[in-house]
Amino acid sequence: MSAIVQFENVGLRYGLDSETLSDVSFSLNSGDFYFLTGSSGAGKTSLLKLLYLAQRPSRGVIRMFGEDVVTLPRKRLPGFRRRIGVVFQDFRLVPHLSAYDNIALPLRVAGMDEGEIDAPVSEMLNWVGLGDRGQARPATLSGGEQQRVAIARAVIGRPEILVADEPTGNVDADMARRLMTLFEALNRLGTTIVVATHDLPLMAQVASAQMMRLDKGRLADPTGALRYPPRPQGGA
Ligand SMILES: Nc1ncnc2c1ncn2[C@@H]1O[C@H](COP(=O)(O)OP(=O)(O)OP(=O)(O)O)[C@@H](O)[C@H]1O
Repeated sequence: MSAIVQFENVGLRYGLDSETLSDVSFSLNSGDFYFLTGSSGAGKTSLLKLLYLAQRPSRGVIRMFGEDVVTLPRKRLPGFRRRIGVVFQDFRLVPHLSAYDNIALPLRVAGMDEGEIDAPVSEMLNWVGLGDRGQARPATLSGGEQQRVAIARAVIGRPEILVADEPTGNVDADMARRLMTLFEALNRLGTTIVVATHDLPLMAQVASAQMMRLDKGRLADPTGALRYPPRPQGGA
């Protein structure tokens, strides 16, 4: 197993505030499935932003795909971001595009032939239960429907890493289970997945998943012990 993501003593500070994330160290192997938990304000969204390269840390080292992404030249960021699928907490669908065209976006950006786009997009629309809403604009969809479009868009290109922030917060329990089945299928194809959620029954559904917990910006395991890989000087 090779590490696809490595965080070493990462800290994040917004402005002059105290650190939102402190001494965060972990690595993700290719094909890992992690749930990220922690109380409101613990720093989950902030950690995910580092993972999908929307934010640079204030200190520490982050390596992704074998490269240091903290010092990566700006012009190389889009290439890295294309390898990461993101389900944003607030969906961020393109308002003037239909559900169909939002989902097709990553395939078009990747340069897929138009003739090859329809089958996977239609299949994905059906999977998320929106087979008859493909031409609807986001503003005419319910919150749960928008969330399903956002998930479909994030997974359709089979990203190497999928980062999802409360991806089932707006759907009912049956749909949440169905969406997790979709994530598990993607994970079996090799995608590394990190899902931030408060939903314990959802976590219990994915037998292969592991858990990371943030407590006031520090990573802890479910028993409360700090969950660091061994530090270079050994120690505990
Ligand atoms: N852009 C920002 N500027 C300043 N402070 C921020 C910013 N984003 C987040 N914070 C602060 O960082 C802390 C952690 O926020 P974050 O959204 O990462 O937590 P969270 O665990 O995802 O919370 P929730 O479960 O409520 O979504 C909060 O105190 C928040 O106010």
